[in-house]
Amino acid sequence: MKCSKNKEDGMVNNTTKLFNVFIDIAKISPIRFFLQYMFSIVDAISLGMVTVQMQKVFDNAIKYFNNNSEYKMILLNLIYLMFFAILSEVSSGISEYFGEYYHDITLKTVLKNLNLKISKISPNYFNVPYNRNIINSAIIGAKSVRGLLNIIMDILFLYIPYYIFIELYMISLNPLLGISILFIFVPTIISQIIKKKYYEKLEETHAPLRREKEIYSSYIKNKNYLKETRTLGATKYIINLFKKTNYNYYDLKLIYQRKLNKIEALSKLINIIGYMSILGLSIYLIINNKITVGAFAAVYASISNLFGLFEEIFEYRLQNAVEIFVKVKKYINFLNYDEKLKNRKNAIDEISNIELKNIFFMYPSGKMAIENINLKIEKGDRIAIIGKNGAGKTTLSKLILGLYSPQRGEIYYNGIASSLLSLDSIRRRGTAVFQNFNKYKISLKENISVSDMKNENNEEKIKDTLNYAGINYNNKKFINGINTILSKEFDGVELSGGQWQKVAIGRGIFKDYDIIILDEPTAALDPIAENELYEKFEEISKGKIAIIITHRLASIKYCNKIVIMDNGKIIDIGTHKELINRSEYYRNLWYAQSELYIKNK
Ligand SMILES: Nc1ncnc2c1ncn2[C@@H]1O[C@H](COP(=O)(O)OP(=O)(O)OP(=O)(O)O)[C@@H](O)[C@H]1O
Repeated sequence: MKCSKNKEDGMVNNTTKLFNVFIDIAKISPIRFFLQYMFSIVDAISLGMVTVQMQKVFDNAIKYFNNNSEYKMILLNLIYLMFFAILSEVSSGISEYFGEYYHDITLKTVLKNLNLKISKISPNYFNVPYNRNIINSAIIGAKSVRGLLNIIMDILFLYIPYYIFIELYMISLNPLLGISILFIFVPTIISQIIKKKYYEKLEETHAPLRREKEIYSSYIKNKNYLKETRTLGATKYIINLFKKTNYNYYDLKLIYQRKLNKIEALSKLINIIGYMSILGLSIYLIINNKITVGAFAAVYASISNLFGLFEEIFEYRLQNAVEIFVKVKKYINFLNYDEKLKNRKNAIDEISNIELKNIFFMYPSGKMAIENINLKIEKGDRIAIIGKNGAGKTTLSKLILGLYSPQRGEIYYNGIASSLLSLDSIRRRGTAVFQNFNKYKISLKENISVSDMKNENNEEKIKDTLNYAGINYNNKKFINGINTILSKEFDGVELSGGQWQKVAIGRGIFKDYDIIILDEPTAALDPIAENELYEKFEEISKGKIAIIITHRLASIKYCNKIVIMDNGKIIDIGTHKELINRSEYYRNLWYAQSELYIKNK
């Protein structure tokens, strides 16, 4: 009992959410929206009137041949018939015109909403493959929202009015004719309900394969991947992976398609029986003088029309609607996805200290990346985090920046638990230069200002930052100075790995911040640029909380605290002097790098 109530609530909820999305679409341009469907109603009524006029033309023609009527009557009926036929064509054209215009503007709005939502979701959400499937389906759903609305509105304002018109007309001729039409569409509706269930299952099983297919395809086609794929001779292997997934994808689709075809064949058979019985019934009625010859002709024409119409609605439009609805539902659910951030209303304006208490963090894959970490950081601290690959350094930095939330333990900012704080406000106060920084294919200027859009037109600040990061924007390489696009794809220039790293550093420090995290910031820099950055580190981190994640111990002399991590845990914290005395790991690392340096020298 309880269960079914929940299910109903869920359905009501989904319908309300869908309805709200439709209202938002209608609000984009209410007049055009109204006109599109008003002309649909005109189209439906005109189509119905064509049938009525057809009956009159036939009846008056028979009367005329029996000398019971004037030819003027036939002429008049023919004029009406043509008028309604033309009106139907014109109104359907106008309705389509508004519809197409509306399609484009809706797409813009819906995709904007979706991107806005995606930008607000915690980065950890993207670590779950299932969630990436949801986003993939939601994008397709977003693109289909307008199509679904159009199908529903066409049914409400074109097909149903036309059906009601014909149904009333049939009843007025003979009630039996009215009832017999039901034979056409009841079985079709039932088969659609069954089909909807199948499509839902199909989408669930299809989405992961579709995403896999797209990923393999990008390894072959995408510029960022194809060079390495080809150099390493991996193309054949990846094409095989793609082929395998592609086969699985279409095999699965075929299995569902076969089942659907059987349901469809059965519903068509019932339709044909219905169609034949209506024709049989009208022949019986004309023989017994219950309807006129004109009415028979009109019934015959409208039944063919209705049959074509039902075929269009059920075989094509509703089937599409069912398929689309499943995807649109993913879009709506994603828009309504709530990260349970309701208690996180308090914003923080400035961060002067951070305390991590018994922090545990596990990736959705089940990997425990951080275990029981305790750490206090004050404004002015310069902390180096060192440790082997996979020790958890980057994960810890993402927790500090509020990009991930711990599953156990608590992070306090100025003594306030992060679970009570808006994550956005924490993220706003932090900046970072990550190992895998972004290479935005936008201008040099935008690549810097993107971290602080308030200053997007502050060219002086942008130029100062570029100079500070060691990027000579006056160099003739930058054909349009700071407005040069950083991609050959858009008639711009390509940067080297080191130049890109300098851009990422510039972007990181352009922002106004309290926390700065530099995760291997010098990996692509030459030794001179590396040294310059270390010299600047003191300045960048003055009065801030600064964390540098590094394998190069040269940067450590600028830090007042060194944190050694291993296997998700902090195994030691201290100054260089303290650690060189007591930590074997640190000593080995330090002497290994010093030796290498002396040898190279
Ligand atoms: N998105 C992810 N999903 C699942 N596991 C992850 C993810 N990112 C990292 N890990 C795992 O978490 C552990 C810690 O990774 P992390 O990147 O924090 O280490 P790190 O110390 O920064 O390594 P490196 O020095 O190589 O950059 C590793 O075992 C890694 O495989």
